[in-house]
Amino acid sequence: MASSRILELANGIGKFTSLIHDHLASHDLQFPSFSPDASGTLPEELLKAQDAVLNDTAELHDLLMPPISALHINGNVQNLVSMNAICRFDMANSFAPGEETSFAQMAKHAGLSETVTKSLLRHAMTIRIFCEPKKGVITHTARSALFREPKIQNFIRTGLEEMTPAALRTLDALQKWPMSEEPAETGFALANNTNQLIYEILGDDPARAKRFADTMNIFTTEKGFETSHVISGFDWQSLGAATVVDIGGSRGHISIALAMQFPALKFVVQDFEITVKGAENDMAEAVAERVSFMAHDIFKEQTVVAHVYYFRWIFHNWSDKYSIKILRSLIPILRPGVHIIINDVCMAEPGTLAAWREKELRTFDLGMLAILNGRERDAEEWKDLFERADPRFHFEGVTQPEGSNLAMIAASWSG
Ligand SMILES: C[S@@+](CC[C@H](N)C(=O)[O-])C[C@H]1O[C@@H](n2cnc3c(N)ncnc32)[C@H](O)[C@@H]1O
Repeated sequence: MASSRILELANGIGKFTSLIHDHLASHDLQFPSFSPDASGTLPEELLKAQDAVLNDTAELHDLLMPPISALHINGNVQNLVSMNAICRFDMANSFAPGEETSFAQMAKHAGLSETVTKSLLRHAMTIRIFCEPKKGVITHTARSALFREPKIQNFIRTGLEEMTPAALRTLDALQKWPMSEEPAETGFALANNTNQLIYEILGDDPARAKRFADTMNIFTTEKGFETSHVISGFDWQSLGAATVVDIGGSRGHISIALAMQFPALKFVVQDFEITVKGAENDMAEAVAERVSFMAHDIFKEQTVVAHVYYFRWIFHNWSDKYSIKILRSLIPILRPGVHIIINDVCMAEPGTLAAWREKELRTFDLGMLAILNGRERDAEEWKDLFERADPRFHFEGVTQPEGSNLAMIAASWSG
C-alpha cells in the first residue's frame, strides 16, 4: 500500500505518544486528562515529545478538515463570547470541581434563559471548558476550573475588552496611517478614540489597569518566564562589583532575583514614577542596600553610570523608530566595554518551532502591532536595530536559554 503524509503523521503521533505514556507510567506520574485535578504539565524531559505530538496532531487535524470549515472555525470570535460569558456571569464559581450542575441551575445563577445558557456552555465545551458527561449534566474540566480564579477572569476579559477591540481596528489604523511607527496610531487608539498611549489610558482607569496587570502577571508566571533563565542566561558573576540598570524594570522583580544570587552586584531599577513609588518598602533586607529605584523615562538621556544596561520585555512594545531612540538615549553615558542586554523574544525562523509555540509568538506579534505599533524581532532584526542605532554598538549575538521564552540579546559599546 502506498504511504501518505497522513499515515506518516499518525505513526509519529503513535511513536511519541507511546514514549510519553511509558515515561509517565514508569515514573508513576499522572496521565494527561481534562479532569479539574489534572496537573496540566509534563516533565521537562518530555517537552520535545509533547511538541512533536502537538505538531503532528495539528497537521493531521488540519489535513482532514474541510477548508471552508477551517476558515469558519479559525475566523470567528465566538470563542471569546462563550469564554467571556463564563467570566461575566461567574459561572465557574456556581459549583465546585467534583460537583455537578444543570443548565437550569446555571441559567438561574447567570440570570439568563436556559436556551442561551445552553448555547454558551455547549460552545465552551467544544474548547473543553466544562463538559457534559451525561446529557444535561455539567461538570468542571481543568480549563473551566481555571475560570474560578479572578486573575484568569481578568486575563480572559483583557482579551475581549482590550485586545479584541484594538485588533478589530488594526486594519483601519493601517489604512489611516500606512507605514506609521507611532505608538498612538494603532487599532487601540482608534478603538479607544484617543491619541494617548495604552499606558496613559489604563493609568486613568484603575479597574482596567488591574485587569491588564493581572494579564501580564499570568504571562510572566507562565513556564518559560522564570527568573532562573535570566540568572543563567548571562555571566553576571564575571562582572565582579558592578552596577546594572534595569530599564523599565517595573517593581524590580528581576533585579531583586539577580541581587539575591550575585552579592557583588548593585541594581538601579528605572520605570514610571507611579510604578516605582514605594517599591523599596517591599524588599527583603538581604538586597535592600543593593537595589534602588528611580523614576526615569526610557526615551530621556540615561543618567546612571553602569556596567550593564538591561531591558526585559521592553523593546517588543516599540516600533524600530522608538527602539532606536531608546538605544540612543544610552549613548552619552556609555564607555567602552559596557554591556547592553535585551531580554526579549527572538523569533525563530518560520516553521522551525513547534507550530503551537510559533502561533503563540505570532499572536503576540500582532497584539503588539494592535496596541503600540510594536513587534517581535528575529536575530537579523535585532542586529539591524543596533546597527541602525549606532555603528559603535557591537552586536554580540543571541543566546536562547534552554526552556526560556525570552532570549538574551547582547551588545557592547565599542566607543
Ligand atoms: C512589559 S513591561 C516589562 C516589565 C519588566 N521589565 C518585566 O520584564 O517584567 C514594560 C515596562 O516598561 C515600562 N515603561 C513603558 N514605557 C516607559 C517609559 N516611557 N519610561 C519608563 N518605563 C516605561 C512599563 O511601566 C512597564 O513596567
